[in-house]
Amino acid sequence: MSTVTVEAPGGATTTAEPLLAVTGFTKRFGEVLANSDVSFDVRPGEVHALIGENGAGKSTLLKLVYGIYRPDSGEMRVAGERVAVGSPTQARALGIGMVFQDLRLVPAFTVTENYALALARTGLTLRHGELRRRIADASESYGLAVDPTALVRHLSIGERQRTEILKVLMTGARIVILDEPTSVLAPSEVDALFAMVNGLKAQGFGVVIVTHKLAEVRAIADRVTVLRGGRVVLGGVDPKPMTDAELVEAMVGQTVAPLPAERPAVVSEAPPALELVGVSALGDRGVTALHDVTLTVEPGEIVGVAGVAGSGQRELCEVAVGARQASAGTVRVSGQELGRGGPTAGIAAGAVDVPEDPVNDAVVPTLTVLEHMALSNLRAFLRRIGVDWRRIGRHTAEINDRVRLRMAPAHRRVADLSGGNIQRVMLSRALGREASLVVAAYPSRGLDIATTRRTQELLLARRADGAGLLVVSEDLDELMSVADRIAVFCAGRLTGVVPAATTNRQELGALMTGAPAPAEPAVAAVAPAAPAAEGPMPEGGEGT
Ligand SMILES: Nc1ncnc2c1ncn2[C@@H]1O[C@H](COP(=O)(O)OP(=O)(O)OP(=O)(O)O)[C@@H](O)[C@H]1O
Repeated sequence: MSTVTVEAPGGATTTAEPLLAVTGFTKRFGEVLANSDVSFDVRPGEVHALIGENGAGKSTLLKLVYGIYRPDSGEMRVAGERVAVGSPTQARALGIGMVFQDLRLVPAFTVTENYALALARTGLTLRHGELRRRIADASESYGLAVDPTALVRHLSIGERQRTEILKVLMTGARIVILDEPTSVLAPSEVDALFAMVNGLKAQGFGVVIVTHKLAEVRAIADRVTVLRGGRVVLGGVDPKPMTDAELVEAMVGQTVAPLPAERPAVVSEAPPALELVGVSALGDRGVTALHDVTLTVEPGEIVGVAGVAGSGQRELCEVAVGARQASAGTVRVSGQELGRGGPTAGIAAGAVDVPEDPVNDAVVPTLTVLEHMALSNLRAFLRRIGVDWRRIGRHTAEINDRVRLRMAPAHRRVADLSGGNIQRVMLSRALGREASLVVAAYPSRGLDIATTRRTQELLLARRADGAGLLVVSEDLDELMSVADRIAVFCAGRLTGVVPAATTNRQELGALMTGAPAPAEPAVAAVAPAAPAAEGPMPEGGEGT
């Protein structure tokens, strides 16, 4: 492998061997050619972005590098030395650290206990107090707020991810691989993450980052590699001279149309799809996570939900579909009070949901795609003895035709699917069914550009059908382009509800941090706003 010239911290130019270089990796899973003759390298002091559609082979490449899979052919070098990495332990010993999309922390353990586990694997054992101090020091020096005493199951996804990144750094990685790190983060957390990544760059680390957001590629990456169908279509190029359209076309193989600008108001006699009146709810830690929320979603209306991570979004979504009991107030779906009826009452009233964290909350890894299509509404498929699988098969095929999210084949086990492909199953299930209320938490999380656009079209189609939609997203541009109104939360309180067509990032940002609601826009329920003007493709779309 040839050496390359890189800019060293401080601006000096050095000649350096790539920290990591992969040549000709090929990996097949049965009929699927997940990586085909893939070459890729990372230099010291650079960020190399890996992009491509769902199922393009990004995670497979990373797992080959990290020793989770063995390549069928191809070779890998670390700092110029040819290596055969047979396990993650060997990868870590070579200074390769990986932060997975589905974070690998034990929920029942504290942060310190999780770190003790990870460090023990590297042969290092520390007394509990000493380790706690080291975590606090590392947290400080990397600027990543991590509470060593917190129980992991009490942490939000964003907090868990931060914990995981710090863990990888503390176990001695020189090459840090981040698999879609920003897909779970709020905008302010993304800024903090990128500041940290720039810090790592300046110290000569090599960083590989998988993302679906072109804005992030532009913000952080020195080079970009595009995979499509398991092959490299652009290898290690400088993204700066390229347009977004060129990058999208490389990923998707075609251009992606913008969202339709037409947003006719929907006239409906139906009762509100969702009515929350003075609703409070406890979070998992037993403290009030949602305070006295009054909010209405009308039929044919999309209400977006914005807020920094952990502002009550999870509790709001769960309360709205009956999956979490309100501790005070009234929840009505299509005029029916959910009371103590739980999720069954929510489904019976016409609610469907796309959960915040499908992998941990909604997916049974050993079950197939087909079985998941039946799971949320098994009763509908019961026959005299057992379940009518043929009917579920037909129902799934119909949904696939209608929804067109290119769900994985029905016989595939969900455990073998990529994060984006699991999300497609959740979306197809929720958006392919008749419902009066759709509660979608982060619907485009982990989706590639074309699928994000299709998902946004589906949300608008449900709106046009007269459903009410509550859509949570960390991507403000996405909210502003699909929602009629945006409800903003801060620390579990509704700080304002603003028309999406006239708001802006500054106003939303102020409400997200709890600044008083601006004088004009109505707080709480108002009629659906005028159609949003056609704007630039949202980050969750063009840039997703
Ligand atoms: N363990 C496995 N068994 C069978 N097929 C697999 C396995 N892992 C991945 N695949 C398949 O290999 C292909 C590449 O998947 P991979 O997870 O690498 O894609 P990706 O680019 O990371 O996608 P995403 O953006 O959705 O995370 C997909 O068709 C996927 O279903």
